[in-house]
Amino acid sequence: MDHSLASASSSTPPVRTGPRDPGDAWVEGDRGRFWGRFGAAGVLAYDPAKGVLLQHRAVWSHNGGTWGLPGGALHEGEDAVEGALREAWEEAAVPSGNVEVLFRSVLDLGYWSYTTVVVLVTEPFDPVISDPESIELLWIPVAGVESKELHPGFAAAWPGLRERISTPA
Ligand SMILES: Nc1nc2c([nH]c(=O)n2[C@H]2C[C@H](O)[C@@H](COP(=O)(O)OP(=O)(O)OP(=O)(O)O)O2)c(=O)[nH]1
Repeated sequence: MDHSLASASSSTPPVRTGPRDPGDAWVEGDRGRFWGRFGAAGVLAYDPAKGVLLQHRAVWSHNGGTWGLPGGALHEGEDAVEGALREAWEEAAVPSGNVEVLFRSVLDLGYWSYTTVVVLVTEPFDPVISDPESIELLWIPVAGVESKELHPGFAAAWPGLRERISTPA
């Protein structure tokens, strides 16, 4: 997202600045309303020494206050892995050179899809809050993820993702 900087813990969204991408739009269908005309994608970064990187979402955002993944709307024609890594860089300074893609998991509703790109951290890094959508970015041990109030989409996906992360290919 492209905003002027504002407090992530405020209850009002910051004013948008800069050009908007055509992908930055809501889509609606029988399963509800979702962000991203061309779908959305996020990165689940897994560092075996620290756990998974979660983003505490700004209060004003959709499902504000919950914990989820750095990610967002895909651009037109953008590959989901590319888009997820772009968003994770923009929102959390996840360096694509420090991770290796393990697998992608797709929720496809027909009119909207969400791709979770699961990456293994090959070179440790510290995330940086670089977008007003984050209140906090934290490495959470795998066993502790469920104790957080999770974004509903991530909460639904987490048990399956956890299983795949814990089972070496
Ligand atoms: N199924 C599923 N949906 C998710 C997950 N995480 C997540 O944010 N969503 C949904 C919520 C939104 O409808 C959509 C886009 O996410 P978002 O709310 O983080 O997007 P954003 O504002 O950062 O988007 P952007 O402006 O940066 O492009 O994806 C998830 O893990 N699984």
